[in-house]
Parts: sequence; structure tokens; C-alpha cells
Amino acid sequence: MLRNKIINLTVRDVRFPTSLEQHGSDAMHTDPDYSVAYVVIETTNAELKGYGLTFTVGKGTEIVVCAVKALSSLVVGRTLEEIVSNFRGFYRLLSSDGQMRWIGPEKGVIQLATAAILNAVWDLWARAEGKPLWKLLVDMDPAQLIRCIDFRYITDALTEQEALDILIKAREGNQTREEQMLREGYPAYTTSCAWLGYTDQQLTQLCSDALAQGWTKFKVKVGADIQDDIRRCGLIRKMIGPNNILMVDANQRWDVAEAVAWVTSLAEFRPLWIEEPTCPDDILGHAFISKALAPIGIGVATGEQCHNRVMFKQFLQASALQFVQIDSCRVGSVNENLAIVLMAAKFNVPVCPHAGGVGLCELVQHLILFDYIAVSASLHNRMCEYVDHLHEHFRSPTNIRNACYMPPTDPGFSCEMLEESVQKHQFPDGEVWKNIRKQDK
Ligand SMILES: C[C@H](O)[C@@H](O)CC(=O)C(=O)O
Ligand SMILES: [Mg+2]
Repeated sequence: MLRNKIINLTVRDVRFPTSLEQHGSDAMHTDPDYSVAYVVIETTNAELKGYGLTFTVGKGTEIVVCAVKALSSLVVGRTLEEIVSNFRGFYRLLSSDGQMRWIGPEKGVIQLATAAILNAVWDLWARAEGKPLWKLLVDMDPAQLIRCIDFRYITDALTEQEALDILIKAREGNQTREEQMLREGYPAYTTSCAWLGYTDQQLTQLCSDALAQGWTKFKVKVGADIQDDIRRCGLIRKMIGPNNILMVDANQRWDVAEAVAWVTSLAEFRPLWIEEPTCPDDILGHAFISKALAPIGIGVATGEQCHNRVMFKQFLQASALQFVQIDSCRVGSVNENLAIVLMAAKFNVPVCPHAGGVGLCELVQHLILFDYIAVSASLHNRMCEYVDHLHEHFRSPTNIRNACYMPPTDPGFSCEMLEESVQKHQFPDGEVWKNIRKQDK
């Protein structure tokens, strides 16, 4: 199976008009249309394809599509075996192409494009092996896993030997943890009750539905107006009671001092964390906020716009975050996320993945299952985000039971979308977008 040659790569711009109902809205992204650059890799075996995606919020997806096309010649013509037998080399080839790295490197649009392509390659590999991606990773020999990671720029924080030691140590009890996951699933929290554009009435209804479904952990969008935040957090805290968990997310809205003051005034609602309080690149700013909020028991979470392993390294070195939010589509796919979860394990910081977007829940569940079974071996202070939107467009949608992600069983990385959905939502000529334009006239 691995000898199959990649003969074609297609990429499409697929957008869902979520802004119409304010799903996904926050203090900076007030009208997101959840979208993907959707990649399909074809091989010499007509039965074997790889599906991948990266997440965007509408406009600009066409630029990511262009970047994927620009990188595609590095993939087409290779066999899967050639790629995975030197995955570190292939990762570096994509991320460090002598000309294209100038428009990154390893950040921005080119990094999103790299993620989409590599996600498709990992999907292809898992399908070729007949396993869901998390299982492919869990069963992999630690030395082979290490060979998928590019350690350039992070050895001052994590050496190859240290990473290997972490994986070998975590082998103890891994079978029991895998069985536990298959039985109980991985704990999740919901963001779907409290997007910023929702009315109080929506908030109340959605929160009461979520409580009835067994959710115990809730994230509330904040950051635009302090009085609104106090009212909304008060409302949610009252509904969920003193023992359930509340988090708040400002999506980079504030300056550093403003963040400290604003979050202090929300302290009475006892949020576990403040997410993205300021510019995602401001590592020392996050360190300052972390230090200031520690005495009132509020941690800092970030990562959904942290563009590579080097940034995460510095966040960890500077004690600038207390929760690492990996994202399956922001950095260089599984390869780079492996480096990030291993660094988090070394620094003993919990990983709580970001999944607020289309497809992100489907993908990141594989990574967090791997983290628990094969790296961290802990559920303390850990949970994976869940948003209740657009799962119906995926061939193998997430399966949530008792507010936990049940491990996927279909082979692959759960990236494949239904062809009918892709065609309907393709931008700008899919039926959904044509109808929207007609109504706008
Ligand atoms: C624009 C996205 O919906 C963003 O608000 C998601 C996010 O910050 C989260 O889920 O966390
Ligand atoms: Mg967020």
C-alpha cells in the first residue's frame, strides 16, 4: 500500500455561511464564515486517497488555496513510502523550500497550506495502514515517531533523546489508557453556548440544553464590552452552579495591562483560564499576564494562532501559558504537533486543544487521544474543546457521549468531507453561495 505513488493533488475553497447566525463569533472575528482549504490527494491506487484541510474564517481562503497549489509540486510524484520513511526530511522540504520559505517561514498562509497538505498525507498514511490516525500514532515505535519531528530550533528546550525518553516512559500503562478511552472517551468542554454574537436568550437556552446533555465545562466569549461580559459570565455561572467549570476567551482583544484589569473584574465568576488575552505573538506580554493573574487562580491559555513549535517553546520557557492549546490546522500538521505535545509534557503543562472551527474537532481528537495514551498519561486539568457546528458535512463525524469524545474507529484522520457538501459550499460558485448572492440583490 505504501508504494502507491501520489499522482494528483486538488484543493478547493469551501465556505459555510456561519456568520448569518453569528456562530463562531468572538471579540475580534465578529462575522466568521467557517471555511476550509480542502485537499484531496490521489494515488495510483484508485481506492486510496488522502483528505486534508486547514481552517479559515472566510475571506482569504482563496489565498491559502493558491499557497497549497504552489506547494503541491513537492508532493505529487512521490510514493507514500518515500515520504513516511523520511517524514522529517519531507516536513523540512515543505516548510523550508529555498524560495517559498521567504513568504513564511513556518508562519501565516504558507504554514496553513503546509498544514492542509500534511494533514492529507497523514490521513493517507493512516488509511493505507487501515487505522484511525490516533491508533497509528499510539502503535508506532517511539523511534519512528521521533523521526517524524523536525527538532531544528527546539533542542535548547527538548532534545531528541528527551523526547524519546518521554515516549518510552509513557509506554507503561498505555494499554489500560487506550481501553479507558475506548470505554469512556476523552473529556470535552463546549464553546457552543456562548459565542459573542448570541443574545442572552440564546445563551440561556443553549446552556440549559447543554447541562441537560451532561456538559460540565463551558467557555464564554468576552472582550468587547465589560458590562456585557459581567452580565453574560454571571448568567452562565448562575446556571452551571459553583462546581462546573467556566473559561473565558478574549481572542486577542486587549493590551497587556488592560487584560489584567479586565480579567480581574471577571474573577468573581472563577474562570479557570483567560484565553488569548492579547496579541498571540506577545510571549512576554502573556508571561506578565500569567504572573499577574496567578494569585487570583486564573491561568492563561493560548495556541490557536501560535504559528509554530518555536513560539510554543518560548511560551513554555517563559512560563507565559498554563494551558497549551494545540490546533490541528495552524502549525505543520501532526509532525509539528508531536513536537509541541512533547515539549508540553517536558514542561509539565496540560494540553487542552483548540477546536473552534469547521473540522477542527474531527482532527484534533486524534492528537489529544495520542497525547493521553502515549505522552502525558494524565487527564488532570485537561479537556478538549468541542463546538457543535457542521459535523454533518464529514464522512466520519465526531461522536460525543456524556460530554466526551469517543475515539474514532474509521481509518484516517477524519478529514474527509461529503462530496455533496463540498460542491454545495464551494466558494464562490456552489449552490449555497449563489443563493446568498441572489438574496442580497
Ligand atoms: C473564530 C472562531 O470561532 C474563534 O472564535 C474560535 C475560538 O477562539 C475558540 O474556539 O477558542
Ligand atoms: Mg479561542
